[in-house]
Amino acid sequence: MTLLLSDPRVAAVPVRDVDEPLVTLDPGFGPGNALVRNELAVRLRFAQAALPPGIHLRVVEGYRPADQQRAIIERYAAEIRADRPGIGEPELHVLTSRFVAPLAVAPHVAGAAVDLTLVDEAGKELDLGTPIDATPEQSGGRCYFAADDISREARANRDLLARVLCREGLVNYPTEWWHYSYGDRYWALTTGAAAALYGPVASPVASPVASPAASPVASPAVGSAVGSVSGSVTR
Ligand SMILES: C[C@@H](N)C(=O)N[C@H](C)C(=O)O
Ligand SMILES: [Zn+2]
Repeated sequence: MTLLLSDPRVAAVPVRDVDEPLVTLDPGFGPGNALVRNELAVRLRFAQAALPPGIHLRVVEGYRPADQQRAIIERYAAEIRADRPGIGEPELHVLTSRFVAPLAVAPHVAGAAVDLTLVDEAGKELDLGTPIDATPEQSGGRCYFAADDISREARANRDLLARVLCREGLVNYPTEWWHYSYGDRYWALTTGAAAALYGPVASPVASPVASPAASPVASPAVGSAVGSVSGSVTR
């Protein structure tokens, strides 16, 4: 059965925040300048290096401030309520979490998640079956990673994405083929780790460039500095 982010076992996972900085992903991952925890950025680099020639990861979102998370929750919950008048709060909470995480356990708010896809050499998105962020209702359930009513090409591309990311220790959220995380509570529960590595990060604020190589981003959040990821991808 699908483990949802609203499952109480996710919130029960302790967080022992390792106080790791947020870093800006380099432009090779797309123009979004996504911020993620340093270790996640390093793992994404290894995953990128494992892809066949001519195929690249395109990250569309990483760290997400809490107020944005809240706004997505409210918007999607309103859509569900409109479809199902009279729905009770517990059921609404569960159904909402198929598409957006409850704030307390939100992996993007911890800088521990990315929404991403595959692109070709020209930057054109490969077929993964649905657009990123298609809800279960909009996609007729084809947003689920394991959906069987997608093309063979889309299936192969989802499997390729999963192969390179899971080998680097990331976990997929099964209701969204595009969402992978590392170090958050959902990751800890599904991998058997004793605790999550990352808790929520307060909204970063603009700050000077940290080093000549660093992108001009943002400054620390709850005990976190911000920098840029660097280094080779050899192991
Ligand atoms: C809203 C969607 N892009 C997303 O990020 N969903 C996951 C489950 C989340 O909110 O962490
Ligand atoms: Zn996501």
